[in-house]
Amino acid sequence: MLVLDTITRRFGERLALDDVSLSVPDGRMVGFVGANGAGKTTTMRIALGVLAADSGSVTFRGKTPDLATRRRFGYMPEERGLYPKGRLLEQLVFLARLHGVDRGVATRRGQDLLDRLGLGDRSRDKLESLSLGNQQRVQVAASLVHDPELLVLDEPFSGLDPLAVDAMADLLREKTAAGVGVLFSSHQLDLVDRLCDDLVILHAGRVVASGEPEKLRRQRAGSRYELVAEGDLGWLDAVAGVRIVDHRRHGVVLELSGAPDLDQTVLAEAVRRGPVRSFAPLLPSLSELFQEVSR
Ligand SMILES: Nc1ncnc2c1ncn2[C@@H]1O[C@H](COP(=O)(O)OP(=O)(O)OP(=O)(O)O)[C@@H](O)[C@H]1O
Repeated sequence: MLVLDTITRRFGERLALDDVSLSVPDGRMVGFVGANGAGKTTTMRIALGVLAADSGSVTFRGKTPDLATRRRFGYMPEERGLYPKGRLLEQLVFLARLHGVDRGVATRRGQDLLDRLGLGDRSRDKLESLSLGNQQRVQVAASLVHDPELLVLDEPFSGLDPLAVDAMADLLREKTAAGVGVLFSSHQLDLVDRLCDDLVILHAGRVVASGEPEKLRRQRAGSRYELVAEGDLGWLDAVAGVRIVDHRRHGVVLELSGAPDLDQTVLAEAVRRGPVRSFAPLLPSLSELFQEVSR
């Protein structure tokens, strides 16, 4: 597990990170979201040891990572790192060799990654001859080629088409299944929702929510319910403490305020009036959750 504990970092007068704590357990995919400038890249750089924190600590499996440990991390930096004029496979092999991987193994892994990402037949091409999305695929391959024990990826999905997103997601899932912890940042909340086991939301340099997305949603479920039932549901408006806030094709969204068991009263009355197909608290979407905690 990678643990960041109460990390603070200033740039001049600007407090970029304020007491940031988060962890990336082995085998879990952690989505890292936050508005532009929230501090995601700064956090990732500190996690990787390419930038120092003013205070706080970083540990991996209980110890401060030394150079040898950091070589076993995989990092895809925001500024990317490959040479435009370098050939794909050559660059991957070079990077793996820097991490101490034997040439034969590096070549096999590099080719395998390119195959998996749909670039197998372009391994001798120069990076700059690829479209931006395909260049991005190679950048991800570069972070994986030394078979790291931890992956830190700064917006690995940006600019990828849906097929590439799926290929990448499968690859990352394989890594977590093999025990690798993955921390990835993204602005694509639907994708984060689909992929991550845990979520960390950063706002203005502070962690404002973290945990399993489903649990976070339940904590903020509030008092909205969706009722799917047959017949005219207009009677609900006359019930004290009930307000219809949205009409949907097969039902309504209700806002309940008042007695704690009002939901049970509404359900009982709905059942009395006709068949009820479903009645459940309406959980906020990740996007709604994000907006609520980022105010
Ligand atoms: N080297 C630096 N010098 C000065 N300020 C910096 C530096 N790096 C980051 N900052 C500032 O720290 C804050 C956090 O920036 P950071 O790049 O970590 O945000 P981010 O969440 O990754 O944003 P984005 O989603 O736009 O990539 C910003 O206010 C940024 O201007």
